Amino acid sequence: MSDVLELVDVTVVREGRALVEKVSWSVAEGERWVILGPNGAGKTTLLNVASSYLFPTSGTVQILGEKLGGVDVFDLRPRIGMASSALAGKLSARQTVLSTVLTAAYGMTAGWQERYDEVDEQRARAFLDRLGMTEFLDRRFGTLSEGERKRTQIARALMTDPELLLLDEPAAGLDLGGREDLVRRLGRLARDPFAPSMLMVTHHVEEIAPGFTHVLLVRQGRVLHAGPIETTLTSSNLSHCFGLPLVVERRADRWTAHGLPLG
Ligand SMILES: Nc1ncnc2c1ncn2[C@@H]1O[C@H](COP(=O)(O)OP(=O)(O)OP(=O)(O)O)[C@@H](O)[C@H]1O
Repeated sequence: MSDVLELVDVTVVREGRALVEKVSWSVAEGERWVILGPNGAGKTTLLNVASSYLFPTSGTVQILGEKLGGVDVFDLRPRIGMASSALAGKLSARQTVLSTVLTAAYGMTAGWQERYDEVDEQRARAFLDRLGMTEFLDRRFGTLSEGERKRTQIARALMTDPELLLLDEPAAGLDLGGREDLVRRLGRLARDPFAPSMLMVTHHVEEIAPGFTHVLLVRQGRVLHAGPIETTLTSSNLSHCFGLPLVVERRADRWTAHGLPLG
């Protein structure tokens, strides 16, 4: 299987500080990775590198077979779908849900065309339907709840038919029902053999959908553990990553974690 992403000795320095340091990591086609780690560990920085929006200070990055620095990123970016709160902040609050998804096909955050291709509109409707957003097509993006917004963003990220899908904390801010609804939908996507390779940043193992295959555990800008989820997401590795004793359990393809009581 070919590599979708390959980082070799990647370091990102900002204001004299290494946000990520000497990270080597490769993602093969079809894999679905969860990136876990405490606040400030460098998770979003890694996702921004994978999206080609952030160039490393040193090290090499290969995305979808193209070396960062040796390729026109404007050719590469349509091949990558991304959903994050930073990106959501750039979307027009006045635009309808349908237009919000449709504009992705034209690489825009706001609409200007009066007409879109019928085929694009059908695709946008189909993605929104898959994410349970059919009844919101004409609603303005700015009036949506957090959960509805997240689902719209994922539909939007899928619109360009990306080979790599990047999700930055897709379940952040959702209530229990909203989280479970999203996890079910992400699980369906993760198990779809035609869906793109996926990288998802999260803070909570409860947000890992069935179908995710690998985990990257990061702390203080460094990779602590990386590998298949069943063997890598262990109590000892998670405790090491978060710096306190944790017990992680897997039941019916879902994960939970809890701290041990103070002695
Ligand atoms: N442009 C920047 N200049 C200086 N420091 C930065 C910059 N961007 C991020 N940082 C710092 O780099 C570290 C890693 O940030 P990053 O957002 O990648 O972490 P994260 O693991 O995604 O955190 P969180 O879980 O809190 O979202 C943080 O300490 C952050 O404050």
